Amino acid sequence: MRSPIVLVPACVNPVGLHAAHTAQFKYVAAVADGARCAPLIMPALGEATDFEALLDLADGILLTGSPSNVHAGLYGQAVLDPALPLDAARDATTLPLIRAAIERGIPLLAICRGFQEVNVALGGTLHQSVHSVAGMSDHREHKGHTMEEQYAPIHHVQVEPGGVLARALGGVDRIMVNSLHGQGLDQLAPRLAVEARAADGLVEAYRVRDATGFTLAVQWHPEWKLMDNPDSLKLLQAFGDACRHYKKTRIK
Ligand SMILES: N[C@@H](CCC(=O)NCCCC(=O)O)C(=O)O
Repeated sequence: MRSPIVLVPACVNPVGLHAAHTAQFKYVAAVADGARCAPLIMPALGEATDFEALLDLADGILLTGSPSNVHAGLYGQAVLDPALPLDAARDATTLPLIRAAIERGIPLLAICRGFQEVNVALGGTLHQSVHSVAGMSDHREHKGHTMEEQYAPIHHVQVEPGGVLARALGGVDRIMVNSLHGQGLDQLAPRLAVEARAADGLVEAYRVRDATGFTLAVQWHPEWKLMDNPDSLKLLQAFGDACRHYKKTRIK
């Protein structure tokens, strides 16, 4: 059987003087090496995208992290800190893609910004600054640290028993994760079920309760050096297995 194709929606960032569709190596490598699927970077063309044509090709979707924030207007708020980066082209591409992929039962793994996008796509809201919310921890990386330090496991998450995450991890109830985000989940979209929380109560993982395919969204970064982290590898392998199953059983 040919490898399942996993769409990796791009961000839009400047490369030199020009805007470019970009996807970080570590996410693309996670699809190839961890999930053992064929990654296909999808441009962020917004409403010019032929979603149905691309979803006809796709056996899975991996939504990456990114320094940019989901635009607050998409969940009914004004942007509180205009200094933080946005990516309107990515928002206009991923939000419709997420809704259409879930309706088709296409496996979905969403990471960090991707985790926040799925919640917004399905009607949830975000804290624009988790660390400013009373009682919440600071989940941001320390900018003065090395990259190794920034992506090192820093806090634990408590895993809900009986969920997609618990199953993928082989039944463990708590794991250590890295943390590199300033935004976080506030109101969970109605279709989502919590899979893990941080000690301050912040939702760190969820699935789409009524999806017919595999769905898992995590606020941390399993793609980082995943071959050295057995928990991360298990998540990517579970996603890859779901993509292989989808490819084998899909109607067209
Ligand atoms: N901007 C959002 C999203 C955080 C996020 O995805 N961070 C990762 C950036 C780098 C990477 O992809 O590894 C927020 O701050 O909450």
